[in-house]
Amino acid sequence: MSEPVLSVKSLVKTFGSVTAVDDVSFDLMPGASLGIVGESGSGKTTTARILAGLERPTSGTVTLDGRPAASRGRRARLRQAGLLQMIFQDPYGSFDPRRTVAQSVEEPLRLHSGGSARDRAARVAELLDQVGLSARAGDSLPRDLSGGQRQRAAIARALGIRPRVLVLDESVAALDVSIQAQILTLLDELRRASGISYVFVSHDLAVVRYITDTAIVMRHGRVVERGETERILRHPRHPYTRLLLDSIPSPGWDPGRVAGDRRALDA
Ligand SMILES: Nc1ncnc2c1ncn2[C@@H]1O[C@H](COP(=O)(O)OP(=O)(O)OP(=O)(O)O)[C@@H](O)[C@H]1O
Repeated sequence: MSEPVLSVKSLVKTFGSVTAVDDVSFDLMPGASLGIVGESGSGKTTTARILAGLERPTSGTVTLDGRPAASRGRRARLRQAGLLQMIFQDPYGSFDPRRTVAQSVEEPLRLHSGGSARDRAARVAELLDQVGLSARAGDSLPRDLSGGQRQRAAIARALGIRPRVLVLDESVAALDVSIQAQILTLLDELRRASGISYVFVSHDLAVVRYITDTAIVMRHGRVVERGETERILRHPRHPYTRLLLDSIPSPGWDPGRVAGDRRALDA
């Protein structure tokens, strides 16, 4: 039995009087994909940001590849970034607008693996090809790419240093549905080919169904349900999960009933 690549125990994060994350625990096995679902404000993003070392937990632990994740110290951060990379909803802000996509994809290779300029150029070409971007797209500036192409570029940049875990925070939410499908298919193929693990944060249950094996459902910072994604979506046990499912418009959808159920749950 292999060890989890990522283990989160009793994570708590408070902002003043708001408890954004309240006693969250989960394990992620190598090659697995875990969904974190819940509505806006349920604590998904804060959890993801803690995993990536962008936020320090108030209490609790994150263990990455058998060692405590650290947010202090350049070496510790570099090690952590080498193991876990994060992809945001729109990576536009994290690309240098004056650099070509290829230069941005190369940057982490320079930081983490060194090697000659020629080796790096070869790796960049390989990465762009892996995510379905042409050499021409590589020579473009981020602003000249479509949202879907930019997300492909972000994936290429994140994969360059061969991390064990990718944390994706609403990474397809801003894309058109057909482009969403392409990116999800790409992510699925990459996982199968490389054995990388995903933590996939999304409010969209259809997306989570496609891309994850297991999921946790968060509400007000707490995990209210966990298990296999398919089971959760077919046979939700917690009233909040049922409410999330009932909130998706479908034939016979009754928004009045959903609103009533929510009032009962909040009471
Ligand atoms: N930096 C911060 N300062 C103060 N409160 C914060 C901060 N970040 C998050 N919060 C609060 O923590 C709670 C959880 O927010 P979080 O963004 O993690 O939820 P979410 O489920 O990811 O929602 P969304 O999808 O809207 O980002 C919210 O009440 C939010 O207002």
